[in-house]
Amino acid sequence: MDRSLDKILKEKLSDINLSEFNKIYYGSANCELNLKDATKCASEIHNFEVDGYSFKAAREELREPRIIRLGLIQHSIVLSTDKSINEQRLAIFDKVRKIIEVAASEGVRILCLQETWSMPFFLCTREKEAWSGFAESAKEGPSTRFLSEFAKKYEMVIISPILEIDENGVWWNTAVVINEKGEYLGKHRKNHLPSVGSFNETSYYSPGNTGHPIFQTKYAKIAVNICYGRHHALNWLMFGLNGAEIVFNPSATISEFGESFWGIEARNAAIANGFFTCSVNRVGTEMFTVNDKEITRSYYGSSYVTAPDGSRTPMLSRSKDGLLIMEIDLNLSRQVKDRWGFNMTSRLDVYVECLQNATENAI
Ligand SMILES: NC(=O)NCCC(=O)O
Repeated sequence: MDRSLDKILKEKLSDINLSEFNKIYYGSANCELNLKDATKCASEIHNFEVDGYSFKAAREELREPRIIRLGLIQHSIVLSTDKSINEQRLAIFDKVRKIIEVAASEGVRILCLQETWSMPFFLCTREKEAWSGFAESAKEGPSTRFLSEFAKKYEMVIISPILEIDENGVWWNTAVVINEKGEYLGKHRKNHLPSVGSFNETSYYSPGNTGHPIFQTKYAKIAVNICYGRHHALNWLMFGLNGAEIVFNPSATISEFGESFWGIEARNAAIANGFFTCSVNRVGTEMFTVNDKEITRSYYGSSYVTAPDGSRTPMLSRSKDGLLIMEIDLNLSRQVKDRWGFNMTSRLDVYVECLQNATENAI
């Protein structure tokens, strides 16, 4: 199935059923954005899907609305994985450049790419040496340099998940945050590493040592929960307690496990923690030859955004490159927390002892 389930449902339901369905399934505040003709034209020429939605918040007496546009890009690799590292990377840059230009023309202010966006996800091969050219410096590597230009030109904050190599030659799974001046703002290293099926990242790098940082950008306080970290509810909680208004979840995940979780975890995290969540997954099929054997991996895309009131956008395609543009009003976070009394009824003090005991008794 290539199209998203959301697109299929939209086609199959009659007009009346569809509006009722949308309200119940996605939440009430999900409106389609009017995108420019040039955007639709560019998406046809360059063969990527583009969808836009907005989540509305109530007008407040004392605070101005804080409306911004977010962009999520999902894309496949371009060249086969036997080509040189430089060729593969430049071909991805070329593809992503075209999508970023469209995002910029639609006024996107914070843009997030998928996990290790500028390389094939070779971590399923269990090989290291052959691929080491993809590991790059967080501050000065090719991906950061490439994106910095766009960040500066379009006053856009960009989240760039990469494979990092530090000054000691140690690898990390890292998300770099570039500010709207094109400067390196900081980074977060993936906290939870999968050791499940063909996802075995622990032989490549260690769990992150950056805690749960929040990046104060010009537009919002943001955080990044990288891929597998979405299965850990407390990982989301910590970003929320540290003050995140939007948490991005750049991912690389395949249908064989956890596609049924995909639409639930980030949506639930948004409700539980009062922030917006942005889920971005890789898309396309990647093939590797290891000891004359072929390894094939297909990623199911389906990127989407959730608001703190639980509303979510329909998902992008399961097989096609795509840009999801989302207009949000950050004021919605406090409005939802106030309405439901979530801050007032939280009992963090009660959890402390339990967490303490569980940590001490952990094997
Ligand atoms: N990249 C990554 O952490 N994948 C693990 C599989 C998953 O969590 O869906």
